[in-house]
Amino acid sequence: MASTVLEFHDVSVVRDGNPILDSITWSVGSDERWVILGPNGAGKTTLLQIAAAAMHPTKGTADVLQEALGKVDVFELRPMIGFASTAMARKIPKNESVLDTVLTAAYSVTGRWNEEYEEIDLRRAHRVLKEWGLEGFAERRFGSLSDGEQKRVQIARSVMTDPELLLLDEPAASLDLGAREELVGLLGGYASSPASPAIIMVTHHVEEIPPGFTHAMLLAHGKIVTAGPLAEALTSEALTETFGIPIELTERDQRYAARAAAA
Ligand SMILES: Nc1ncnc2c1ncn2[C@@H]1O[C@H](COP(=O)(O)OP(=O)(O)OP(=O)(O)O)[C@@H](O)[C@H]1O
Repeated sequence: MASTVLEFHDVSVVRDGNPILDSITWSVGSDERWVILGPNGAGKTTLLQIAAAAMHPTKGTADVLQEALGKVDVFELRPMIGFASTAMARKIPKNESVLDTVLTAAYSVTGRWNEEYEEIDLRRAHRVLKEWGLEGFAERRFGSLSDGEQKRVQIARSVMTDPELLLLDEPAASLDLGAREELVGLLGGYASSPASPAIIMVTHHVEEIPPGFTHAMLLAHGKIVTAGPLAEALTSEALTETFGIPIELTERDQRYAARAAAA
C-alpha cells in the first residue's frame, strides 16, 4: 500500500530577509512520480534540498520518509534518499572507474579508498549499471564518459542503495537530443515500474518529462502556482502564469512540448 514519503506543511525558507520558498504545503506518496517546473530562481533546488534532508525550513514543518526534520538524525535518513545533481557529480573523482563510482554509494562516499566491498554490493552495482544502459562501461574512467553517459552513471549511483525516495535535479540538462531521448526512455521505464521508489525530478523543459510520471508542481517566486496530478496541474494556463508569457502546451503519447503561444 502507498505511504507518504514527503509531508511539507507551510514550509518557508528565508535568506537575507527574502523568502526563497514561501508557505509550501505539499504531500508526496510512495507511488507518485513528480516533475517540478519553474523559472530560474523559483526555488526548485531549495525544495529538493529540503526533500533530501540537506536543509531545514526556516518556518513550517517538513516530514521526510515520515520523520520530522529537526527531530531525526539526518545521517540515518540520507542513505534512504537517492539524489542525483550536478553538484553531486562534481564530487566524483574523474579517474574513478564507473563501477567504483556506483559502488561507493553503498558506503556513502565518493572516491574509493580501502573499503572491502561485499559480493552482494558488487552484484547489485553490475545490475544497476545494466538497468541504466551502462553494461560494458564498468572499467571506464568516469571522466572519460560523454555527458549522457555521466548522467546515467549519476542516476545509477543514486539508486544503488535502493532508496525510498529518488531526487533528480535537471538530469537531462546539457544533453544532446539523442542522449536526452535515451535518458527519458530509461527514466520512463523506471518510473513505470511499481517497484521503483517515489521520484521527484526538477527540469526546465516539459519535453524532458518521462512517460509514467504522475504529478507536477509549478513553482514561481518560491510559491506553488499549481500542484497535483499531471493532467490537471500541467496546462497551458498554468505554464503561462508560471513563466509570465503566453505558452501553448501539447501532449502526445505521454510526451509534452511547449512553445510561446501565437499572438
Ligand atoms: N544561501 C542563499 N542565500 C541567499 N540567496 C539564496 C541562497 N540560496 C539560494 N538563494 C536564492 O534563492 C533563489 C532560489 O534558488 P534555487 O536554486 O532554489 O532556484 P531554482 O529554481 O533551482 O533556480 P534554477 O532554475 O536557476 O536552478 C535564487 O534567487 C537564489 O539566488
